[in-house]
Amino acid sequence: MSLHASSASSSSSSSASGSLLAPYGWDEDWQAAFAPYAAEGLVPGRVVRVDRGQCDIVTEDGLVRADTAFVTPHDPLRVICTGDWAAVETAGTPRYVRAYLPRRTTFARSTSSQRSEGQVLAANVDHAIITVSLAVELDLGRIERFLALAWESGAAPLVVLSKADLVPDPVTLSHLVEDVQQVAPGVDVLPLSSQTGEGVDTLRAIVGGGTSVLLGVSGAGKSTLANTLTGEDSMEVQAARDVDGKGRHTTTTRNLLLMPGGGALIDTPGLRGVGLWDAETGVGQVFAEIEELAADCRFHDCAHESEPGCAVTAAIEDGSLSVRRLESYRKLLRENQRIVAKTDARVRSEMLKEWKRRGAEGRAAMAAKRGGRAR
Ligand SMILES: Nc1nc2c(ncn2[C@@H]2O[C@H](COP(=O)(O)OP(=O)(O)OP(=O)(O)O)[C@@H](O)[C@H]2O)c(=O)[nH]1
Ligand SMILES: [Zn+2]
Repeated sequence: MSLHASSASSSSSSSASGSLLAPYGWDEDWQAAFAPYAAEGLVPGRVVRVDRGQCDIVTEDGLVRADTAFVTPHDPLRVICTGDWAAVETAGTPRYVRAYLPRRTTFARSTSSQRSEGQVLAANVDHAIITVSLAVELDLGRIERFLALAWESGAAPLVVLSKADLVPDPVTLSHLVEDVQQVAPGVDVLPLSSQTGEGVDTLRAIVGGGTSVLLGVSGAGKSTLANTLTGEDSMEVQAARDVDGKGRHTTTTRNLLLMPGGGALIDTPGLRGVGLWDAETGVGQVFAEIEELAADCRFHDCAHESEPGCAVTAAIEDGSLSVRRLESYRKLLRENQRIVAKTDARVRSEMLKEWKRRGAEGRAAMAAKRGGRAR
């Protein structure tokens, strides 16, 4: 064994493209990043599902269940999640995930309005498929919100206009596509029907090379599309079963699935309807044309209200920018600022508590010293 160790490491089994993990996105860069863990005897794998304290990981040797105690730090944004590349200990019971590789992209959301903490939902996502139903009136503001979220994550957004079969008139359809294109600069807008198959191959070609997630409101057609893309009923996320007759147990199926045409699809319920989380950069990308205009305003801190030499209000006057679009931009920026401010306030109050606690401890220690009493 040891005789062949060096030749084995240069054999095809160790090349990233020849790896059984290649369909899951394993490449030369991940392999290079993993080298220190490989040297420790750890095994790489992609997290396909996380539940309390444990996760399922696809490795070269198949699916492994491992304990996440070492990769569940206090900071919720750094807790291991679906899509992470894990370093797994293969020996011992239970098996442990020792670490995960630095993420290329991160989907995060704010957990609740009360605590306003970030929570990471998926990692290493390349494409965010924003699904918008053509069966109902287009809500451009909502599309802009999803776009901001997608850009912020680092994934490339793509808008799928689903249920295109319900718009039989091609002229109407092309108008709808144009309307969406206007609010999505730099983003592909693809009409698609899971029923007729229109657009499905085009979508497969776009998402075939990486990891995707589906975003969109309830009823947009995400489950139907996910089933079309993965070829299975992957979306029965909560299947009730009663194994031992003691009551109903809920079991969750995998959240990361391979698409037969190539690429992986992450579908976690949490990703489906998400609020903004510190998405200022993302908002800027959605409204790129407004930020470009703003650069030409006379005052660099122009509020685009009634300032002289404002390029933004000029664009509204000449009709090249819509009032709706500017208002939507402002609304998302405000919403984002509220979240950031709330988070800052929470962090401040936690720091204050910590200082008070340390101060009290310090005073107690000083008093004990002065009094010469051992406690
Ligand atoms: N006509 C038509 N209907 C579709 C198409 N895709 C989905 N639908 C229908 O739209 C409805 C909602 O689809 P779902 O896939 O369940 O939507 P969803 O986004 O997963 O909804 P949630 O699970 O609530 O998040 C269902 O009745 C589907 O049959 C399509 O391409 N054409
Ligand atoms: Zn201005």
